[in-house]
Amino acid sequence: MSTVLELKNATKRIDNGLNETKVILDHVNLSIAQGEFVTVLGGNGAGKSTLFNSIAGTLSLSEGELFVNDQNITHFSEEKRAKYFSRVFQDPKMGTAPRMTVAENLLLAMYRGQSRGLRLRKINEQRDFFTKICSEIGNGLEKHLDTPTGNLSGGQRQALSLLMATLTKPELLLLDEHTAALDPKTSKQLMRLTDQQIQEADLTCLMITHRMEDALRYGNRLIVLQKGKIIKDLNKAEKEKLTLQDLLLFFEEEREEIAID
Ligand SMILES: Nc1ncnc2c1ncn2[C@@H]1O[C@H](COP(=O)(O)OP(=O)(O)OP(=O)(O)O)[C@@H](O)[C@H]1O
Repeated sequence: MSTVLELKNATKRIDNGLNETKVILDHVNLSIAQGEFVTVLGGNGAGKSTLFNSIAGTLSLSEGELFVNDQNITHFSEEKRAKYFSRVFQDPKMGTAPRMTVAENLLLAMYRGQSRGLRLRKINEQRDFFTKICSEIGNGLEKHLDTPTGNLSGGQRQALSLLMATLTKPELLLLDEHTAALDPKTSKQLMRLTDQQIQEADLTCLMITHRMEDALRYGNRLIVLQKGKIIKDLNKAEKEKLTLQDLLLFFEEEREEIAID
């Protein structure tokens, strides 16, 4: 399996304003192979978002390097990295442009990374395709192709964000607690859709979740972050043996605060 992402010695230090330096990502070494679906667990403040921000380029590393397909992208801007990574956030408002319609958002995602302007004529060319992919989700999104995304439900908006993130296959899909703001039923539906998209397109994915059950049920590798370090890295076989009880016990011992549904 080829390596898609490699973090070498990735470290982020922050000056807390009191002339003290805090290490929020601590010499992380992480190698992710093509097709791996890695669930990421960790208590509040463990460094999960910092890890994602360092990969996506929202934050620059203080030390260490980042490679995508063996190319060193440590000094690439967030914009330049956008062709490798797609990210779905927890907040449904983050992934889509609210005044633009579902079809316009999908068109934008289709031409992601290309410098072509938005051409409305193209929406009509793609309408059948957009209807097809939206109806596969099963939440009525196909009836809203001309609805501004600000008028959609949170679940529809997150499903659209996921669709947009996977429309052109990213090297790595970053899911940042993307089901956390939804009600339990909608969250389960979106998680099933997510897994289906990942399997069908053979995507490589890192998924932060606070739901231990999802971390166990989905994916083929599990990592646990604590104080900016990876303290557990379980492969497929090890993860399959792991029970919810093991995880509960582990986090109880670590006195971490993780929500369970
Ligand atoms: N810009 C910043 N300045 C100071 N401290 C920061 C900054 N960004 C993050 N931190 C700190 O770094 C630590 C890691 O934060 P991070 O958001 O990555 O954690 P997390 O695992 O995503 O937590 P949560 O589950 O609560 O979102 C926390 O202690 C946080 O307060």
